[in-house]
Amino acid sequence: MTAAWHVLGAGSLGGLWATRLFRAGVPLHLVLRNPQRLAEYRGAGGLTLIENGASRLYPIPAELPEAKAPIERLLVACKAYDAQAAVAEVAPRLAKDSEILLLQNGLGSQQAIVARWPDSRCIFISSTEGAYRQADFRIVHAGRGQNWLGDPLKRQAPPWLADLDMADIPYSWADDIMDKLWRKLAINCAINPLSVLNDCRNGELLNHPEPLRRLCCELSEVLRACDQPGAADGLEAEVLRIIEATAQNYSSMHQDVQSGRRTEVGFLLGQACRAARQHGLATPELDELLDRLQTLLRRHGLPAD
Ligand SMILES: NC(=O)C1=CN([C@@H]2O[C@H](COP(=O)(O)OP(=O)(O)OC[C@H]3O[C@@H](n4cnc5c(N)ncnc54)[C@H](OP(=O)(O)O)[C@@H]3O)[C@@H](O)[C@H]2O)C=CC1
Ligand SMILES: CC(C)(CO)C(=O)C(=O)O
Repeated sequence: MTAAWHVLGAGSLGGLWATRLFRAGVPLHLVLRNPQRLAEYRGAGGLTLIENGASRLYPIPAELPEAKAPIERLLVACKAYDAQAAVAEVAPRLAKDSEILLLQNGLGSQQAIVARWPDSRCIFISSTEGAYRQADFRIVHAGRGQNWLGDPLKRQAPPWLADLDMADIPYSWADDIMDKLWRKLAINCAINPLSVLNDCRNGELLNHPEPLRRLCCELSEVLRACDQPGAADGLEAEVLRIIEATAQNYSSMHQDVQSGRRTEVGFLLGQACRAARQHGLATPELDELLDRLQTLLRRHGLPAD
């Protein structure tokens, strides 16, 4: 029998993972942030997953961070800016050989957690699945995609990947997880801020090829300086391909700003600019983009970090 999973954060991706694991019979507990959220969850009777228009309620057991049972496998499904503080709340419960699975987009939050809890094995995940919250504890599975899991220290794949097979969660084990995370970060840096600043769907960015080209050029230099040459290869072509494939969509950052939600800019474009500075690279296009984006976020009353 596999060790129990604890899923920290019952939002979009946390809910998507938790419901699929639970219905496959994998032992699982949700960890909710406080007694009020736990009471609301119990009032809802569990997590509802809506897939292909059909909804089903899953009465997954839930608890507070300060519950007593040790945690052996923790899936952190909060936003990047909440992840470290959320792990700190359950840290006293982490078992000696615990594993922490990090679902966050961008980079920076994962490294902070690795540094603060060196006794736990951290697995990084890069996900292109799509989910959103229709209401509290009601999750819509909006887009099929892939989850790449990998160990930044390049240790071997863990045996519990069999749980993901049972749960029908799409995944691949990536020996080069940092390459995957940097590539996605660069793609998000090229597309998302411009879509916010131009207040447009992704497809309209094809009308601005020159800024896209200059951004991809600087992003490729940053990736190479960070020892991620594979993530730099063919970046501009892939950005253009993704823009075409998602032409009718608004980027996730655009949706966040429109809904008045905090963005993960500090872990995406902010991280790219920090990495450039650390390597002594001049990235005027990225710096100006970050500056304009932060100005817009502040104008909307949103955090700029
Ligand atoms: N949604 C998607 O389709 C995709 C998301 N991602 C990435 O996955 C990560 C998670 O995103 P997403 O699922 O969309 O985010 P959501 O905002 O939908 O969910 C985050 C959840 O974390 C919870 N949370 C925050 N702090 C704590 C805490 N201290 N203790 C317990 N729970 C906490 C929130 O609780 P509460 O409900 O109480 O606020 C919320 O339920 C992000 O980095 C995102 O970029 C990547 C690919 C696709
Ligand atoms: C669609 C895409 C690839 C654009 O960057 C995305 O990941 C997002 O909107 O966050």
